[in-house]
Amino acid sequence: MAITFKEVTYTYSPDTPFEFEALKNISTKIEDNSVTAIIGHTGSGKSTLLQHLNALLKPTGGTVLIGDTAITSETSNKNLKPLRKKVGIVFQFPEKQLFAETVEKDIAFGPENFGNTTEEASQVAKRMAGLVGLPAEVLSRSPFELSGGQMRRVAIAGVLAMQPEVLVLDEPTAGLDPRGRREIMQLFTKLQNTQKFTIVLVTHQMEDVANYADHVIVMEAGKIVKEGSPRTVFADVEWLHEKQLDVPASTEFAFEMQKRGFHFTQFPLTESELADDIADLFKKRGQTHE
Ligand SMILES: Nc1ncnc2c1ncn2[C@@H]1O[C@H](COP(=O)(O)OP(=O)(O)OP(=O)(O)O)[C@@H](O)[C@H]1O
Repeated sequence: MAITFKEVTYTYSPDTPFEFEALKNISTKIEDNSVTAIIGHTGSGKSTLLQHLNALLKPTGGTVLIGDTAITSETSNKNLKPLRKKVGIVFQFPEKQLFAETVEKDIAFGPENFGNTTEEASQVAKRMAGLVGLPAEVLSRSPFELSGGQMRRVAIAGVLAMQPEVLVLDEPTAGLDPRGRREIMQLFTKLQNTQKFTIVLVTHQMEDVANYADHVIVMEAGKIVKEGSPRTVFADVEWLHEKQLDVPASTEFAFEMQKRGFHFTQFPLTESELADDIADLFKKRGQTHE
């Protein structure tokens, strides 16, 4: 499912002394079956934008088109439940929202709440646990006995159990070690390849953006200041430095090498691209590089 923003503004607490315009004239399209990464400094409006993806917040100006449902400031909250089911949001540190006495009950909560029988919900929970790579034996355990990475999988399985078409993730790998990070990101790639999901994530991990995103949106003070493929966004290393935004380590390294006279036709994004490019550079210079 695609989601389109047309001249969207969002103002917190309008007409009060706390009024704050957090989104300013946002127009963009999240394509169906794509992975979109939203980056930007703290306070730039990323979470506010995410909450428009399932009408948790409604724009104070402009329109958000979720699939073919138009959401404006006038949209009533009444008929939004089915729409919210289509767009699952995994908030930051979702493991903090786990509550049930067993992993299975936690994952099954959503489907049961939406009218499935306990048996049906339990079947869904088992399937989702498998999908996110949780071993069957953890289903009967307390979620609070699990590792950080496993708890996060339980929370993600709980959102997936609602069978959303769009999966929205606010910093899904925050606080995980490199292995946990890689496992969670690979899970999203697997989900996207097997289930045709549209994925939107906010992240401060530029390696994740380089490795997994199709489209990058850069936000600053409530506006989109740049967007495009990771390659086009990260190619402008000087601009990103100026904005004090991180650059993938491989791109940063190539940028530094370029200053020392090594020329790259395009900056490598990932470690394997960097290794290939360096091997090429050495070959061109008639040297071999191990
Ligand atoms: N409930 C609120 N009332 C008033 N202002 C708010 C409210 N929530 C957020 N804001 C302000 O809106 C701006 C955007 O906040 P938002 O949480 O969307 O930023 P963010 O880019 O997600 O930041 P972070 O990376 O820290 O999560 C910030 O300046 C914030 O202070």
